Amino acid sequence: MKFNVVVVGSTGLVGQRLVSMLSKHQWFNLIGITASKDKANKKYKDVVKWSLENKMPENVEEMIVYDTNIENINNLKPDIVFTSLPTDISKDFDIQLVKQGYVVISHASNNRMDKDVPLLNPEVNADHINVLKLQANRWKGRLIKVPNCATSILTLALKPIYDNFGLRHVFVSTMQALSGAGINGVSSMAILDNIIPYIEHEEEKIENESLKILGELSNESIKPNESFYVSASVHRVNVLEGHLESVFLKTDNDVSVEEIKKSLIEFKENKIKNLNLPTKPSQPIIVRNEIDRPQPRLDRNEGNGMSIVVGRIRKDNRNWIKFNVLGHNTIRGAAGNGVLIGELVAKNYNDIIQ
Ligand SMILES: N[C@@H](CC=O)C(=O)O
Repeated sequence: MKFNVVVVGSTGLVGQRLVSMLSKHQWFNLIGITASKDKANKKYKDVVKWSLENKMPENVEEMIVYDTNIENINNLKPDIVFTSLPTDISKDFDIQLVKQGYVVISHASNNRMDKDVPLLNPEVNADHINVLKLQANRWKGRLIKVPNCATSILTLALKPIYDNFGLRHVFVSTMQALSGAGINGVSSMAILDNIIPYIEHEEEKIENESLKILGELSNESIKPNESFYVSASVHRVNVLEGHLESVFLKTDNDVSVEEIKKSLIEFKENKIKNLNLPTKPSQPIIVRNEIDRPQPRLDRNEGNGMSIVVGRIRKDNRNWIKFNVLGHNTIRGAAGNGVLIGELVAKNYNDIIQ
């Protein structure tokens, strides 16, 4: 059986990636796409400023775009709704959808820290999906959140280190690609010959969401991890796709560079759930040994953009571990993770909606 899905907010960069991945997905039928009123009732190919490297899938070119409103979703009656809307719109629209009974996978930052809302990065915390049962007290439907892009990339790298060696402190300095700010996000006058050392709310998102993703699931809710903390500093750089993050961390016990490398290479997924999902990369973490990798242009498409690449793993003379991690921000960090979550939801659909 295939699940009927709708993409709400289909014309932005993340929306385009969702449309591209869902239009030819073995488990999903893309039955509807929405956008703002000015684009509604027109063909997708006529309203979207297609910005992906691959051609627009033929089966969506002629699709008629719906206005983003609840009546249109009710007419379509999808099993799963993927939303990629600005937060100020998403914070109301996501809730309208779950109140109506839909299963919603949302990319915006509203509600990400709610105790009964899973913030999923499936290889890291697929078991957090069980908290959805608690939402029965709030809504007819279910709300699942896709984390911030830099956070998804970071937490995938931290998971095996945390599991094997414990963590005390994590400092991260990010170099974030332009696509993270959306199609009209940063002007060329601002970013050419430049680096901008600020992205609104990004540092708090990385610091808080990481602890939730690496937190414990208890009967009551998801308890954010209290055994370590994350401190972040973010920068927008002149790169199209691929967030590079420079990580400094202290483990509970001293550990060698070789042990860290081994734990990253051997990591496959969250041990509690057996994730046999089509979008899951066979090797979620790739370790490079060259002194000058990872690099966005060379490494962002590993595992179809779903693998992260870690390199320059080293230690300083106070036993701090340092490394660089790169991930494709609009795939691993956004739409690809959204689709992977969709697959996890589809696999557990009956349990989720009881
Ligand atoms: N806020 C991020 C996008 C990912 O969620 C960015 O600005 O790069």
